[in-house]
Amino acid sequence: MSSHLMETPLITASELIQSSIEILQKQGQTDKTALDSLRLAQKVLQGLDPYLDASSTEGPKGLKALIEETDKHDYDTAYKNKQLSFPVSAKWSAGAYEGNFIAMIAKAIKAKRVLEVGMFTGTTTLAVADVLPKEGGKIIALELDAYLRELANPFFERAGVKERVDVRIGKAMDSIQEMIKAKEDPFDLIFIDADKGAYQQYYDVIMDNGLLRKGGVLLVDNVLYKASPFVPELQQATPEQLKTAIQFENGKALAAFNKFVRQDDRVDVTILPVRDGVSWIQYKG
Ligand SMILES: C[S@@+](CC[C@H](N)C(=O)[O-])C[C@H]1O[C@@H](n2cnc3c(N)ncnc32)[C@H](O)[C@@H]1O
Repeated sequence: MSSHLMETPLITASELIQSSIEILQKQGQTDKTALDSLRLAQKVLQGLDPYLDASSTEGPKGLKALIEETDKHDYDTAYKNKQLSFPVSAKWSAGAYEGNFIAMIAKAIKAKRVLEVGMFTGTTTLAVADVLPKEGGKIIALELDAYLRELANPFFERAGVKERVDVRIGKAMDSIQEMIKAKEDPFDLIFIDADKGAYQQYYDVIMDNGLLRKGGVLLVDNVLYKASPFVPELQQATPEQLKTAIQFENGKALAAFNKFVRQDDRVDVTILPVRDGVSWIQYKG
């Protein structure tokens, strides 16, 4: 997905600056130096992600077509027909930049077994599957709605990765419990990117049941949720200040989650300011 669709701390800051420019202009303020500085600051904030996209690997064969479909797909009709559980937005996709970033980590740690919690249209799934070994490589992707698996499957097939992708439909927590019951092998890499309010539960069930192998990597998306975990005042922002509504419950849950992981002796953690924030959590040992 193209970066203009993303919602990130940078976009939050950019919207606040835009709002200031509009207020100053309405008041007839004409201080060119001040307005030019604000516009430059906005260019910095808006320009970074497109620059990162343009300067980074495009990804495997077939990813572009899936991203184009993700961007233009008619999710509203599927939601009206009850094929989707939520009103879905193309913004949910991690896009090429982040998908490739995760795939490069999978490749660097020579991951064979990968778990993705929350697949959406499968752009990250496809990018990761592409770098997994042909012998024994597997990404298990958990997703609520079968509709999304049907959307993604032809693209997995065309990209030549279908045999390395196993999409399991239903509540992610139920699928995880089934894996534990079936004593499935632990994962080398896990990417959590589903319902933000349940991150702590996913983390606990993964870490307490040996789903991540020792030395394995857990990546968690949206840990800087539009800046709300570290700028609680955003809860009070008006629609004029911020065009994008921030679900503050998610911000609070992620602030608590980040704090918890930081003090968990079982892991090392670094939060990377990639898009909406990605935690790189490494299981010690
Ligand atoms: C942000 S999107 C995932 C994006 C995807 N990982 C990517 O890299 O493009 C979150 C997905 O999680 C799914 N989801 C939300 N709650 C879920 C749950 N309880 N169980 C399984 N999937 C869930 C949603 O349907 C949605 O497709």
